Amino acid sequence: MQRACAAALLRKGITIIHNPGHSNDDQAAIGVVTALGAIAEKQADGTLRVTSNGVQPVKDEVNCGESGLGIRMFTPIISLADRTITINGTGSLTTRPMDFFDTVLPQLSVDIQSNKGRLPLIIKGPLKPAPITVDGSLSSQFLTGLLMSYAAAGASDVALTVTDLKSKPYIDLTLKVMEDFGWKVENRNYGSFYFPANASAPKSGELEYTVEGDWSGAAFLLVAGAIAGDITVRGLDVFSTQADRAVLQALMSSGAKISVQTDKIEIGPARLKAFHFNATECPDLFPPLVALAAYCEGKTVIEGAQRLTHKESNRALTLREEFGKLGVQIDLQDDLMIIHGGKVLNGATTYSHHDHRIAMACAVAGLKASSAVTIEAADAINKSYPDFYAHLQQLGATVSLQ
Ligand SMILES: O=C(O)C1=C[C@@H](OP(=O)(O)O)[C@@H](O)[C@H](O)C1
Ligand SMILES: C=C(OP(=O)(O)O)C(=O)O
Repeated sequence: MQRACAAALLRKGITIIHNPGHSNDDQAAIGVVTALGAIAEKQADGTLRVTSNGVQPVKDEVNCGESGLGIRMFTPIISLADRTITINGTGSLTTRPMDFFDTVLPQLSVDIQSNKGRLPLIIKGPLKPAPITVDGSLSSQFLTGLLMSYAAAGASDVALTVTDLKSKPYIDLTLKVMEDFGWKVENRNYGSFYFPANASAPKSGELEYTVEGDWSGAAFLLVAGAIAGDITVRGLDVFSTQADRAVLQALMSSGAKISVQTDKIEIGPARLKAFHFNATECPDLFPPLVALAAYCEGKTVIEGAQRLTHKESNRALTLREEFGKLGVQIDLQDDLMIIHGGKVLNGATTYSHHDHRIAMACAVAGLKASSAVTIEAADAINKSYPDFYAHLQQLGATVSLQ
């Protein structure tokens, strides 16, 4: 949804976005494109109609809410404008690292002033695409922004080189959205991205785009099904490029009873056993998979724990702390997270640390705990999945919101 908003801003014309999200991150993206000159109107049929003539800011300050993707994708896009703009955010975003931009944007003719690598950022473009090398090891989100801004700036016969890229499927998703909107970029084995000479700009006029169902949110429902099902989840594209589709592999390795069809996934409990999974490329799966592993007999090992340090919370530590309250031992050894599963979970009062995925993981873990699980700062879910508790209730869970 956030990528679709950015692409609809960059493309000149009208874009009708079907199945638009309404989470806080989605609303922040709509706010950003509006500040950058697009008109975004919710239609009676539920679609979002975006009318844009490219990046033409109508404000001097843009707020990305709490979205890491939002700020890292939109900063290079905002840099396309020939105007000084302050970029800000809220909550955990104010402490997440943005120093990538301090080193990269000046190489693209953009002036930047940051608060020692944190927000706010004050930038002045216009960005000029150049054949530079960037570090992809902290986050793929910066590259998503550069790819979109290079394309919109008409990059021609230029390669953007990336070292040690992580979260690669998120770049596949970016390239897929760009292709759907009419921009061509050649992915050279995730080491460089080539913008061909004389590539045609996207066609103007009206374009219809449908936002896929979100595998990252759905992963919690699927795990809920494996722990306490049987349930059916619809609305997911089983051929999606989304990183978190990989939750299916982990569920299968755990022995969950699962049937994957093109229009629905049916999932229910079975004897769950510990599994091994590498989440380096899909770090958002850690929280739901920890909830799953808590119910799996034996020691589950998940690789990629170091990817979690700079998320909405330091997620390896927050998972260990909050699942500890439920009686689940988690060990952290370098890049490995080891979850000792299979014992009955006890009820307890947990704390989301204002991290949406920690709140959802605790809620799912509570489904078969010996007594109620309370989640403090439970409204964190609004960042990505405001209907999450309603969906759990719809599936039969008792959820009371205070
Ligand atoms: O591009 C995206 O939409 C995202 C990329 C991932 O971040 P990193 O690339 O920082 O791992 C993911 O964890 C984040 O929730 C969303
Ligand atoms: C949506 C998420 O993150 P970000 O703020 O990095 O976009 C997430 O980590 O689940």
